[in-house]
Amino acid sequence: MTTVVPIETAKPAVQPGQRVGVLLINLGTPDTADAPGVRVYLREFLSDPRVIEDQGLIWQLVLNGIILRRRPRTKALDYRKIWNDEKNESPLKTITRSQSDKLASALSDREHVVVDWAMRYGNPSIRAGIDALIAKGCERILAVPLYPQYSASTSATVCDEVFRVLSRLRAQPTLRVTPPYYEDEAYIEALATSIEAHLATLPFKPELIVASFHGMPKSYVDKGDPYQGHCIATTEALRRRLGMETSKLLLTFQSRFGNDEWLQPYTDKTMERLAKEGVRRIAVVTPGFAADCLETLEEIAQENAEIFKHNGGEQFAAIPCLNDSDPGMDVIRTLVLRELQGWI
Ligand SMILES: C=CC1=C(C)c2cc3[nH]c(cc4nc(cc5[nH]c(cc1n2)c(C)c5CCC(=O)O)C(CCC(=O)O)=C4C)c(C)c3C=C
Ligand SMILES: [Fe+2]
Ligand SMILES: [Fe+2]
Repeated sequence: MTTVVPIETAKPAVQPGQRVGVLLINLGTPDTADAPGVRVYLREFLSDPRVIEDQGLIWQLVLNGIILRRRPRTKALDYRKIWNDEKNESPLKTITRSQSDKLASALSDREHVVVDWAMRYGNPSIRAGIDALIAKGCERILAVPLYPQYSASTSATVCDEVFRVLSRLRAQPTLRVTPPYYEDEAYIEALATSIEAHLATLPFKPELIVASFHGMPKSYVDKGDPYQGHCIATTEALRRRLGMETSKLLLTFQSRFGNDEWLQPYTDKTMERLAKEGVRRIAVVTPGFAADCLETLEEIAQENAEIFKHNGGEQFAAIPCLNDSDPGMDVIRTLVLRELQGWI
């Protein structure tokens, strides 16, 4: 017969002196807004077989012969447009650090929990983050990939790197990883609250909202990546919560890279089409990004605004990501506390 231990007399999961580490992880970004900095970042990013699955000879020639020669210069100009000059870093770093600081404050009553942050590519690295948590005495680590929708090119590569780092260790910490949260109630509620709050500040009423997600090659989804399904589920949950019809909250995919077919409809083509069809006022939300970055601050708020207006659109609003806002921190805190159950 099984003996049931009453909760109040059960042995605490974490013994006195043991610590639990929480590592928030986002994609990564260049260290400097110049061509050399962007080249280092793109080389690491685009050499990852989770991002570019065919790393064969042809890709090596294209990467080294064309992309890493030309793209760093043009992209460095884009990074300069959004750079946080005060801290001399990319907004993705500033925001992720702040998310980590705010989570640490929210968990400060649990003295044995240590919170830190890392980037999959560039700095601070996952290796540095895990080493620092271990040095602080963490025998258990919760890795938190900051991607609401799972994809192999984002969430899985975070796990790959975490496991690679642990593979060097004889005494490994115990590991947990937070799951994707694409239709989590706290996440959908936070998105809805932040959209409503932002719309209330606008001097115009958008005729419709576009939910733009980062794209990926269609072939990755055809091979089984659940990413597109997760983006659809998020958008449908958001429509239900906001009481909006399909035609008033559109789903699109941005950031196409290379010549292959990516997930459709494309955000830029949709902007052009809508403006040409007579839509004059629009708002764009980017629910797949936990923090504002090049793809939201430059590609959406600047490039796509320009496309919309160039084709006859008049008013364009880019709704900020959840970032370190109160609703955004609610999502991260809820997710982390749920996955720490039994450990704290
Ligand atoms: C085949 C290439 C790419 C895939 C697949 C991909 C998936 C993917 N990316 C994000 C989130 C971000 N991507 C960002 C920048 C970025 N993405 C790619 C390529 C792929 N992304 C490139 C080459 C770049 C760099 C910029 C450029 O050269 O165009 C960023 C911004 C980082 C920053 O510094 O601000 C984010 C965030 C997701 C969620 C995703 C999954 C589908
Ligand atoms: Fe990307
Ligand atoms: Fe982009």
